[in-house]
Amino acid sequence: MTALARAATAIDSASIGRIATDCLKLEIATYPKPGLVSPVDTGAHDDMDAAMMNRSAETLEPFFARLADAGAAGAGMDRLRAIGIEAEVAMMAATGGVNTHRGAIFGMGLLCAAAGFRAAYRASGTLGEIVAHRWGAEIRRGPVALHSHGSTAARRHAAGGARAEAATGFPSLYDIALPALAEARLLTAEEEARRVHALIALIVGVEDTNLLYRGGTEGLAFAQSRARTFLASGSVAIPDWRARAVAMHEAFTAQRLSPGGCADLLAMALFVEARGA
Ligand SMILES: CC(C)(COP(=O)(O)OP(=O)(O)OC[C@H]1O[C@@H](n2cnc3c(N)ncnc32)[C@H](O)[C@@H]1O)[C@@H](O)C(=O)NCCC(=O)NCCS
Ligand SMILES: Nc1ncnc2c1ncn2[C@@H]1O[C@H](COP(=O)(O)OP(=O)(O)OP(=O)(O)O)[C@@H](O)[C@H]1O
Repeated sequence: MTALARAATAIDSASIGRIATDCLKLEIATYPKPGLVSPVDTGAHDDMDAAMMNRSAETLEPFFARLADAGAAGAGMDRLRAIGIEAEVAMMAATGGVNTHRGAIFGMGLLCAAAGFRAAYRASGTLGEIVAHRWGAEIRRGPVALHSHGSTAARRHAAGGARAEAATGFPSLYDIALPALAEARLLTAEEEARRVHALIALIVGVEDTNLLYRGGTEGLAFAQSRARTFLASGSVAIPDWRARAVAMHEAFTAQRLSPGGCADLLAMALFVEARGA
């Protein structure tokens, strides 16, 4: 690529890393979120809480900055993967072995790399398009963990999971989350309510392998149907929306259902909003 032959413009990778971590923390701070960890409770999880997740998010900041630098240096997927794996090791060390952010490292990490690439080469296209064009084929071909919860669910239910989402340029971000964040401005003036609306829209439309792993196709269908009903009956525009969202959170928690992939995508949508699509 001729653009890559030219010297790249210096980029503010530290700021990209900071925004990525801030967006993970905003997702954690949001309540109510069906089955997910927040400062109020730990939802369907018994091995992690908000303090651990915030620690994990802070640990990841320098890795997100390194991924932005790598993107700016024209790195291929092998290099990004190596940094991503280092970030997973640091996350595990910070949490005593709990998977707080594996999906987020992967998706947010690729967006940081794309943000670095776009800034350095003044490339056109959305961050999602850059991920798909530059790294999509290698993401598809790349090594698949034989025994991860996600890969087990993906095999069992023929779902694409985080890898397919990234390889196709994050359609759930551009077709679901960002339009929902924009539409929510017409429904509410509250920023937290806007995030809840976008998360629930994601649950309706995403095949989340966390839901599939924990609840099978029935769990996924239950989650999507509750989320659809919430949106259809006024979402965050009606006065008792919080009570209704808490009831949904309790129903997911009772069934041990947690849409962790949708939570990751919410944080990523906030990042894309902050950096420009
Ligand atoms: C691809 C990864 C996520 C493999 O994990 P796994 O096999 O469990 O995949 P799976 O797609 O099912 O889910 C992993 C996580 O992604 C999130 N997720 C689940 N479903 C979805 C979905 N539909 N869309 C987006 N994210 C999702 C959840 O948080 C989930 O826990 C990743 O761990 C990996 O390969 N890491 C290596 C490092 C790397 O390549 N990094 C890239 C640069 S940062
Ligand atoms: N607020 C949140 N609460 C819970 N999970 C979240 C949250 N935000 C993001 N996630 C995502 O959910 C995933 C964690 O889900 P989970 O704990 O179900 O994974 P697991 O370790 O595969 O399964 P299990 O806990 O059943 O052993 C992480 O990869 C993370 O990226």
